[in-house]
Amino acid sequence: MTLRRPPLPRLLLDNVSCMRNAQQILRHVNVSLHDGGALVLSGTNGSGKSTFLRMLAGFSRPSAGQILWNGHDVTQSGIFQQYKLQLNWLSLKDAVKEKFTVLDNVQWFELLEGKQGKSLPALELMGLGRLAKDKARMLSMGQRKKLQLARLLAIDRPIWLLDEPSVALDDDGVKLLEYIIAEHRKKGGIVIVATHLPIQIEDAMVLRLPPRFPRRMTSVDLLGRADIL
Ligand SMILES: Nc1ncnc2c1ncn2[C@@H]1O[C@H](COP(=O)(O)OP(=O)(O)OP(=O)(O)O)[C@@H](O)[C@H]1O
Repeated sequence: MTLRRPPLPRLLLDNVSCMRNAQQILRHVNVSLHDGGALVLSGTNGSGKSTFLRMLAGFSRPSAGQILWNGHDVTQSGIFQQYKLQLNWLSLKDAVKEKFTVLDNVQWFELLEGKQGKSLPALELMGLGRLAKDKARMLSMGQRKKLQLARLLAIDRPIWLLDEPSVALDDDGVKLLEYIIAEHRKKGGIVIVATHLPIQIEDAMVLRLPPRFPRRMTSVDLLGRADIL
C-alpha cells in the first residue's frame, strides 16, 4: 500500500505576525487555504482587517512567520512575481475614472491583463449592462462597487482579496456578491474577505481579530505631531 501525502495548501499562513505603525496588529496567525477555500476576517474598526489583506497582497511583510504559496515563501522576489499575478484585489479605493465610460473602466483592466470579451458580460451579471456606455461619474456608490466586482470577474484571477466588498450594496447586491463568490470557489478560486458586515459564505473559516485600543505614542507618531514639537 502506498501512502499519499495530503496536497499542499495553496496558501498557508505559518505563525504570521504583522506590525503597522510600530504596533503589533496580528499575532501568530495560522491559516491554511486549499483551492475553493474561503476565509472571512471580521473585527471592529481598526482591528487590523485591511492590514491583514495588505500583507497578503504584498504591500507589507510579516514581522514574523511566513506566507507560503504552493509551499514557497511569497516574500522571495522570484516567487512574489508569480504570486502577485494570482491576486485580485478589491479595496475601498475604487480607482474608478469618472470621465471614462462604465465599460471602459472595466475593459481597461481586462486589457492590461491581456484578456478580452469578459467585461460586458461581467457588467451585465452585476446589473450594470444598461449603463455600460454612460460616464462612470453617473454611478451611485453601490453601482461603483458593482463596477469593481465586474472587474474581478473580467480579470478572473484565482485569489480574491476583498476589503469590505458589501459596503454600499443593497440586499440584492449582497446576494449577487455572495453568488459570485460561491461561483468563483466552485471553479477552485480562493476568497479572503475582510468585513464588519454579515456575509453568507458557505464553510468559510472565520478569523475574528480582537479590538485594538489606543496605545502609547511611538516616536513615529511624535514626528507627525507638529503641535507638540
Ligand atoms: N496608513 C496607516 N499608517 C499607520 N497606521 C495605520 C494606517 N492605516 C491604519 N493604521 C492603523 O493600523 C491599525 C489597523 O487598521 P486597519 O485599517 O487594518 O483596520 P480595519 O480592521 O481594516 O479597520 P476598518 O474596519 O475601520 O476598515 C489601526 O490601529 C490603524 O490606526
